[in-house]
Amino acid sequence: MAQPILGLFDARRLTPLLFALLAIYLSVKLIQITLRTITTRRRYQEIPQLPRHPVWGHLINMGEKLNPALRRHPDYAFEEIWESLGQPPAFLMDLNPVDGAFLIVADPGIAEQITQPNSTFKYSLPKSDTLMSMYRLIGLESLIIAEGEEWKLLRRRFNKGFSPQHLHTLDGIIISKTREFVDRLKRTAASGDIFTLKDYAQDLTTDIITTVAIEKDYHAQTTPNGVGSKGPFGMLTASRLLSQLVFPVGRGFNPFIYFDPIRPMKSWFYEQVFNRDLAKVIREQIAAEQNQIEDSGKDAANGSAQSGLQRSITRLALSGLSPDAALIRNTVSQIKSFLFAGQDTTATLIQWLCFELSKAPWSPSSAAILEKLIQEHDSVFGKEGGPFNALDILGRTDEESRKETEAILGSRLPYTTAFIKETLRLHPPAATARLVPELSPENPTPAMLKLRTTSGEEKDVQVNGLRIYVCAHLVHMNKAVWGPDAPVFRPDRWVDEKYVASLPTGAWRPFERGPRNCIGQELAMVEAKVVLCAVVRGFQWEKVGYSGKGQKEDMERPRGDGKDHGEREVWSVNQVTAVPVDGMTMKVQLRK
Ligand code: HEM
Repeated sequence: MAQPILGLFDARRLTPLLFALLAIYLSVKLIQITLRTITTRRRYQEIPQLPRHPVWGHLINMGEKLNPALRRHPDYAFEEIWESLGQPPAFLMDLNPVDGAFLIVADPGIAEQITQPNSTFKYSLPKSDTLMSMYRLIGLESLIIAEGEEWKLLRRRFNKGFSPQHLHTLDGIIISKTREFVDRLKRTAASGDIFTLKDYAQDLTTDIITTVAIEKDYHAQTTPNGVGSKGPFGMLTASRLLSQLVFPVGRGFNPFIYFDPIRPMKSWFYEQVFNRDLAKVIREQIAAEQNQIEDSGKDAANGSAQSGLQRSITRLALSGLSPDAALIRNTVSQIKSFLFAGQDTTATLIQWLCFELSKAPWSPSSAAILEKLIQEHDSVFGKEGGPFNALDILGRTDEESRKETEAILGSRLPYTTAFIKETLRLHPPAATARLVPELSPENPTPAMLKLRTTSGEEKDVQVNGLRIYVCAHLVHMNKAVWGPDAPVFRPDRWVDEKYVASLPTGAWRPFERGPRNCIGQELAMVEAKVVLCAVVRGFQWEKVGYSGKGQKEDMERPRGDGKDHGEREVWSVNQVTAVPVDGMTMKVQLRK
């Protein structure tokens, strides 16, 4: 009899106790949120902004424009608001009480104040706390979110692997992986099938980044979905699903997304798969590096040459360090970060490059651009060997040819480089978000930014407590920076030296600038150049749906609610980075 009575007694006492604790927790939270909201409503009054609702701030404006039914990136909502405010250099979005206040930046001068070091922030303003939503994807010790001296140490460790000199030793890998990409496109051209370019581009960038970063070839381009590394518990499946499971910032307030209990469990599971596989690979890399050092020691003793070529970025970074559990855990974070940061962004760039090529058959200006690209490739690679000869020439392995490849990819493709830069200007896949710390004993100096205020005056405004989003999309579309043709795709602007010299510092920032700029930008640019050299003369692209044919300059932003006409230009949605909404559905043919 004693047991049930005890159980009843416990349950009777425990339930009210739990309710009381929950009530206290919720009350404290509510008070915190209310105080934060009231404080924010009093601050930042001078910063240009839409009228604020006394309770909901700018949430209602954002809610209208970011309605989850409208599948589009928050940048489009910011653009509409920026235009309605008369295109100020920066403006405020107060998303309290649900979220904090954000300064949205559309001007390169302000962007530079944020991303360059200053007397208070040695390595520029700290990254935003919103990045923590990705911690399972990139690891808690990731270079992307690390701060201060810890970040500096990591960055120094990996910089050598991403330097142009070292990357050129890996050109051969990029070229051979691009050959597989071209072969896949040739097969698709022969079949006449409609395909999703995102899948092909992602498989290519996955193969490149895993091979150059960890010397591990997952053969993403030749492995069918559902098999091996792409199987239900495979490493590539885990990496891609983790990316999809990141909390979707900027899709409006949807309680089913906020309070979804399954998402954290799934993320945890795939994180375990990902971490376990990578830890094994990193141990192998450390062993390979130690063997190579020992072998080269013997070679040196024998007087023979050392073979330092084609060492992965990780091996180079770990060389000489003692392989303890902490180093392996930390390196897992970095490799996860490179796989995430290097895969989707570069795959998105490749999709937009091909999209811009697809406009040539119906747009005279795009046809002229294509003609210039073809001329450049003909003059660098010649016509002998046919339209796909570039990879044969770039892929030659004797010493002299390798130097030639380095020179071609380094400086002998100015128009191709212009085409890539213009693509990144109009379709930047990523941007930076920072957080200005509140004033505190550790942060006693007020953080000031020179801003244009509501009265039109330029002055120093205190911005402690603000999150700052340097919106590359707005900076790159800003007519005050680029001229009246800012929204037009015009690679020729990049070969006009006078025009380029007239641009303000930091106008072009797809890889961000300052100490926290993209470590992989050289790699991304080389990948893009090799892909363009491989496809421009050989293939003709046709965008299926959202082709851009019916695009007018004064057209409204995409609605994404199923009412957009198939002939308007494809737009981006937010999947951690900005990715084309339809995965870039295409048809491809061999060019006649
Ligand atoms: C077109 C391709 C790419 C674009 C547009 C791009 C863009 C960016 C941007 C905007 C940032 C700043 C992010 C922030 O402040 O939070 C960044 C940082 C970073 N990117 Fe990239 N990226 C590209 C390719 C790559 C590649 C290929 C890799 C490496 C494998 C890479 C690795 C990183 C890392 C590790 C950081 C953090 C650097 C730090 O904070 O020190 N990215 N990238």
